[in-house]
Amino acid sequence: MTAPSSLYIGLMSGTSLDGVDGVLADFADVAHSGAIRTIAAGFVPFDFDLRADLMALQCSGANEIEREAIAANRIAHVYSACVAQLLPAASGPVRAIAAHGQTVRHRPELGFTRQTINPALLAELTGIDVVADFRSRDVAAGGQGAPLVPAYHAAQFGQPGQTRVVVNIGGIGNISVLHADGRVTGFDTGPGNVLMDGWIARHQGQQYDADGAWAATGKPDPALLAAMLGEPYFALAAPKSTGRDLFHLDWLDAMLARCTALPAADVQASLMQLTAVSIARAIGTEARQVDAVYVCGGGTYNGALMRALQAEMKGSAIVASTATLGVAPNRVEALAFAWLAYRFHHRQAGNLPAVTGAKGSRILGALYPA
Ligand SMILES: Nc1ncnc2c1ncn2[C@@H]1O[C@H](COP(=O)(O)OP(=O)(O)OP(=O)(O)O)[C@@H](O)[C@H]1O
Ligand SMILES: CC(=O)N[C@H]1[C@@H]2OC[C@@H](O2)[C@@H](O)[C@@H]1O[C@H](C)C(=O)O
Repeated sequence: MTAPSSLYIGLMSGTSLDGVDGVLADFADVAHSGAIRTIAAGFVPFDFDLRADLMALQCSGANEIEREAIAANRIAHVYSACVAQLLPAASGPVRAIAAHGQTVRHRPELGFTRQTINPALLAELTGIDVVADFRSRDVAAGGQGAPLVPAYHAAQFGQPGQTRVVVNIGGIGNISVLHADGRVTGFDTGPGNVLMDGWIARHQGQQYDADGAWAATGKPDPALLAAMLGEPYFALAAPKSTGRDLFHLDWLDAMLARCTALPAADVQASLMQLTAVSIARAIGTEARQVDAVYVCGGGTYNGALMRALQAEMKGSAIVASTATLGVAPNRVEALAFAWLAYRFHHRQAGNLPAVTGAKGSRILGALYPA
């Protein structure tokens, strides 16, 4: 009998709602050396209509069940297009596709989190096993269901004797603190790019602030920054996770209403500062001494934000991208879900109870056979 394939595809569409990132990776050596070989990477953007429909599904509205089901089918088609980008690089059959889906609601306090996708349709379209719904089991065990990437960060980027922090700056920010003694802690820090994206879309019709160029023309406003940092989420003890459910433009508008009118560029600069300060403070609550901070996610490509974060770390730790450790910043999350699908097949736990607050370690995901 031939051994099962060690090739996995990981697909992740995050809170930025920009599209789906995909990787094809080989896990043949992971059990021996921990090494995961990335073979190919892809990206398929969401079209304007799908993005608008997904944005609308972030809050309650009429006929939600039908709208969500239709969006789930459309996402399966976008995911399938991303698989098609990756398959030409595969040397053999792919064992499984890890399909995260699109978070449209995250309410662990109510016992659910919803990642929209139709995994059955994706299995039908690709003829490949699909592993999906990675978060529900952790929530069922009393956890937040997020963040899940700290376990992967620890496996890939941990270095005994060093305290390393991995920061993902996507729509939402999250940290994984890989302590020198082997402990792993982590949580969502709050907004990453989501508010900056929303503000520039409103004022300049752009999807994001390339390199933070617009933010760099403004000045952070101390009163607005203080009002935003007063948001109770920032003071909550971990385990904690958040999303667009809390951090959206209505939240920002409520903060602005408490301040004197500001130039739009100063608001953008304040939002960038909020991301940098909230991440640096979060790191400070977890570790007194940090050797290095490695950043991944789209925020890594925002030079002004990276400089602001380095300044907030007060020079106590170098801030570099995960590319320094061999993984491109825009591939980390998709790889993490491919890794979770690998763990699913090997009946290994995917969550870290110390991070999510679950009652125990759990195997994450559900299988939709080809
Ligand atoms: N060149 C760039 N300059 C500034 N910002 C950028 C650049 N490239 C990407 N970004 C930011 O990164 C975001 C996308 O990041 P990413 O794909 O990591 O988010 P996500 O995976 O959707 O979110 P999450 O990790 O919260 O689920 C964009 O919306 C944008 O704000
Ligand atoms: C519910 C949900 O989709 N959460 C995402 C989101 O995007 C970033 C942050 O908030 C993180 O908690 C999580 O994603 C990553 C991949 C995680 O689970 O680790």
